[in-house]
Amino acid sequence: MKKRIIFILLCLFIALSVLSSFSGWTENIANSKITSADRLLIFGITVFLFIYYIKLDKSPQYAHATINSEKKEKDQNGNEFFTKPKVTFEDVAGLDEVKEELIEVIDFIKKSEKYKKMGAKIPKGILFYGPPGTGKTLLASAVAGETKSAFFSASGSEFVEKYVGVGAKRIRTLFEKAKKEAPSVIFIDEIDAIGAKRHLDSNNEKDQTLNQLLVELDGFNTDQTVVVVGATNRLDLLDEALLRPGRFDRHMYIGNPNIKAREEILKVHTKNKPLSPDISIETLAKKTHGMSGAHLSNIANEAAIIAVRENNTIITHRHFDLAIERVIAGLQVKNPNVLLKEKQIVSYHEAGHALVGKVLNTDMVQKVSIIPRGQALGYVLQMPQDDRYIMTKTELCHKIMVMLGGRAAEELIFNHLSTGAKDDLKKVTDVAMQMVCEFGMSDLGYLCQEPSMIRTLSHQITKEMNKIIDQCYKDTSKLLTNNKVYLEKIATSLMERETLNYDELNQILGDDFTGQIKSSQELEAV
Ligand SMILES: Nc1ncnc2c1ncn2[C@@H]1O[C@H](COP(=O)(O)OP(=O)(O)OP(=O)(O)O)[C@@H](O)[C@H]1O
Ligand SMILES: [Zn+2]
Repeated sequence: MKKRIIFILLCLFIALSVLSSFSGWTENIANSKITSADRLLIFGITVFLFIYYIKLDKSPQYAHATINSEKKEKDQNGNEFFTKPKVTFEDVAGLDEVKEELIEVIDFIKKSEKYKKMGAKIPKGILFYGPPGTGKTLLASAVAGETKSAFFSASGSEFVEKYVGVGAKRIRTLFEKAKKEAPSVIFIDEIDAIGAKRHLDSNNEKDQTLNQLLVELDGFNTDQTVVVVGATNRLDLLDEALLRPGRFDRHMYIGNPNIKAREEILKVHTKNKPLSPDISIETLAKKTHGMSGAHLSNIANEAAIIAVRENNTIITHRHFDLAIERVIAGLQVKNPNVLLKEKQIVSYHEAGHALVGKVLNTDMVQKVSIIPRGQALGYVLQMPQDDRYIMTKTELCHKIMVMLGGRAAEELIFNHLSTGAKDDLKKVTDVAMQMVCEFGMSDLGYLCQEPSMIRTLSHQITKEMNKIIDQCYKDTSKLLTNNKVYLEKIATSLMERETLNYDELNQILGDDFTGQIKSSQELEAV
């Protein structure tokens, strides 16, 4: 665009220069006198425009890519490419076993001479794998922080390029810089973006990038103290070549924190926050089962924001409860436009989930609400009281029944099926699929079905999954029919109050609640 404007101006001034040199013509056309100073000015501007245009033409990308080229220049010449993190292991809560393993690597970086003398090679490739938000990036930067090394952080997707060779060149540059700044730690997040199994996704550019990474990993000599840390959520996707000894050969699983680790993470993230004295971090850790470190840091931050919004100077338990709800269920929709009829359906749907949860006593029902949050029109907050690592078939069936409670309640009361159970059904399908394909809990036997086998066995698998879900649905409907009076009570209260907490729910159900309903064992016997 800029180039075109300059070109038009240039043409105009060339024309003016030509015309002005024939002063007789211009005087006739413009009816004005042109002095030699004017002529000089026009000529000067023309020359300027000409030079400017030539310069523009020599760098055709420049006008479009100023921001990019500036950034790249900084990357190549300046020190923007790496940081010297101040994070240490003290900032990483929990993950004790992983930290213990990393201490050896840290020692190697700090006292590399000692190891070199013994002819020991630096453990160069470490692979962190596990669910998102569990502290993989944090750990890698803590390794750099502990050893005062330069920290080069990149994401695998940054190396995925359309043009063959570009990704490979970036890898080369990254390693060159890291070697120059040694001791250094290179962290490549989402390494599966470049390191995926080659036969899965054959792409010339990706293959070249991965090959370059392999070359770089093999190319270190013992003099260079460079540690490469890769992170992925999907270890199973990575190419074998990447995992071979001498490359990423140390695999460390970074999972979601258990109750003790959650407590420690919450302590780290509330360290500098004014907490009300009645806050029990232990209780908060109990309430946040299944959450990652990123969730917990988010909750601590949300609680502080809510407290500020309410003009409080300290953060209370209530603020944390609101923050947990927000992180779990999404943003509360203000003044939702829900029709009365829909409100009724949602009330019975949520009451169905809550009641089945209460009867089967799966996890503690902490709250049930019909206030829309995010995409959901209502929700039930259920929290396990302890960390669970093993579940029985009966417990999994109960979990499915709680998820089917909403749909079954709707059918029981309104005798119709609605779209409101979409997410529930998806979750139910996932659990049933795991029961059949991974846990050997169906008539298909104990064989663990690989994804490739699922295609050939899909008919039988679907049949077994249906058998499980149908039986659970029948049990759920029976349970709700037997306890319809309680279902009505909860739904009516929800219509009035919109949200019921643990105590309110117990109050509505009354003391005779456990006496009148059929227990899970009785149900199984039916
Ligand atoms: N163990 C932990 N101790 C303290 N804070 C943590 C911990 N785990 C996660 N966090 C918090 O969560 C944030 C996100 O963690 P991080 O980016 O390291 O996760 P990640 O595993 O790399 O995630 P992803 O796989 O999505 O890249 C951190 O900045 C930190 O605030
Ligand atoms: Zn539901």
